[in-house]
Amino acid sequence: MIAERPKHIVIDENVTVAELSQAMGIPVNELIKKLMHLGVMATINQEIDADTAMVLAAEWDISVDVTKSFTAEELLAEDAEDIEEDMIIRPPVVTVMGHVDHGKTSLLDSIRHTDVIASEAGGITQHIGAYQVEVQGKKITFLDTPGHEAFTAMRARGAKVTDIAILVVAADDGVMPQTIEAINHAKAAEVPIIVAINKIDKPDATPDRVKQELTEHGLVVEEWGGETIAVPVSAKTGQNLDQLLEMVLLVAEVQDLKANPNRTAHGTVIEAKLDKGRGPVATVLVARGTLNVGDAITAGTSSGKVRAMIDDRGRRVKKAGPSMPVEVLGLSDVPHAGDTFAVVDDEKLFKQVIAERMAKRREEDHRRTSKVSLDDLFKQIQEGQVKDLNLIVKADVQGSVEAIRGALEKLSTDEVRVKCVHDGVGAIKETDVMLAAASNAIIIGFNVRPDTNTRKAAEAQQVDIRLYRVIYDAIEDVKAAMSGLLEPEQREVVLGRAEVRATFKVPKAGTIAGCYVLEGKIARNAEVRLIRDGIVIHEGKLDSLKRFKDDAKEVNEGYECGVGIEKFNDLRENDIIEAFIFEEVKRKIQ
Ligand SMILES: Nc1nc2c(ncn2[C@@H]2O[C@H](COP(=O)(O)OP(=O)(O)OP(=O)(O)O)[C@@H](O)[C@H]2O)c(=O)[nH]1
Repeated sequence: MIAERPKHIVIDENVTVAELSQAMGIPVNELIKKLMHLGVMATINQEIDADTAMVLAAEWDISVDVTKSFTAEELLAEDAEDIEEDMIIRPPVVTVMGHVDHGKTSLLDSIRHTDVIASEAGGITQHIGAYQVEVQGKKITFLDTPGHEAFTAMRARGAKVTDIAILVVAADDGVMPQTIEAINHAKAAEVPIIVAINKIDKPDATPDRVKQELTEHGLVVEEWGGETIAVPVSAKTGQNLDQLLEMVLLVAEVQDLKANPNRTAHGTVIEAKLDKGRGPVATVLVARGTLNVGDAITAGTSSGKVRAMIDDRGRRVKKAGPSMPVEVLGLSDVPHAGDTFAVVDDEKLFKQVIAERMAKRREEDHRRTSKVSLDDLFKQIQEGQVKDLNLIVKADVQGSVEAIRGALEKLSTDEVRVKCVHDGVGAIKETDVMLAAASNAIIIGFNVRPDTNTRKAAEAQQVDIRLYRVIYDAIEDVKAAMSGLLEPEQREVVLGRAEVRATFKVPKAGTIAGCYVLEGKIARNAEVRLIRDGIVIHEGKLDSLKRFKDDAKEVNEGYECGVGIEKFNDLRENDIIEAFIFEEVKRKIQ
């Protein structure tokens, strides 16, 4: 049968060989043959891209028009731009951050109670994950889970909820490690910071010292010529809280936060749980539009019709506008904090979106998503995916932190800016991994190690952690990766970790550590490193590995063993011995 051969065809963006054959009126095997000549190995049901299809069709003098097919998700996101006239001011969304015990929770509690009008209006305070207060007739939304960890965990899921960060610093304690972390987390998210210098009711409060310390971290307060707003407050007595809230409104005004309330709602899940009586309950924050009871919504892979909505005072409400937190009842299952939710009018689209998300989640479970890693940095630079190379630098001493950060940032080129989003002294922690995941950063560790939980988090979040003992190596690696030369011929593989439970001196053999293998295994021929409080104290070879009196080749998780390290005796209780080997790694094909 000779098919009619058209002069012009219209194809979908991704077309299979079979579909193309049908459209062109050319037998499939001829197309496959021609594709092979063009260097493309394709089977009958394989999709080929539009460019290849065009080249192929041109061989038979057929011209091609390509139509783009949208996924349901794209159709959902693809909605009309808002016009300025429809936009109204929306309340700012505020997160409270700061060091442990500096008063984050106390501040959130007192702010909640400053809202006299609302308290008088009745309703029992409900903890739904966020609440609103009214100041000078304007509303402010506070997220109820304080801390930069929660903030960055949401960001790592792609949710950008917070407009302003309040950094709480206790006036009697000053800037502490987590204060610095919070500053860096807020900066990485480009969220403006307002400092609340707390506990000024205390006799030993020294607010000026706090201001001085803040300048060391790039926050210079206004009265000293800088741009940082700092308000001395007391969460305990309520002093100056009104002033703090006024500042929040001021910063919000500068940000010009607006949203169109007259459209279908779209926003973020900030908390979700399974309630015994009520089923899945999600607290959502509307970003734009208005959510109504009866709306069909999707949130992550769950969906449903909004059966009821409850506000932060436990009152049932029928509508929720921009920045208004509400509990939503009626979802099919419990979404994740950080999932986006959207109202979908069109039932068919609604079903498609859910199906696509389920498929995507399954796929993601199987396949790793493309986070930046040194191994494929060059490829990502070329593809234009990476413009800033974000790094987190952790080292054993401040001097090294500064040396590495300085040297790495100097590697910036016209194409790629090397930017250190966070640095610090001490072990690599889970919060570092979260920040790396949220900011697409690589973690560079110098003489420090991640603990087990951190390594697991890094694996789950696909964060690349690079550990070095020589500064030069770190710089060379990043430099090589930026120019596409990185050839990891050998990659370190950790075999396992053991904890020192006791030590004893053995004549001639030196100090022997009685250990318990926490995970993996310790092998006689492996290299080992000794870690104390997350810091690498020593690296070397094993001198002996024994199970009871016998020499052992390897000792597995859950067993005890005696370990001696070559030319090293400073073993102490609670030290961690990490065994590792070097493995040949083939270079990834780009
Ligand atoms: N004197 C005084 N004490 C305060 C003030 N604010 C908080 N505190 C006290 O400081 C302690 C810690 O306050 P929290 O609000 O629990 O601090 P936090 O930052 O939320 O602490 P974590 O949740 O553990 O990180 C509590 O004993 C509070 O009573 C204040 O303004 N003045």
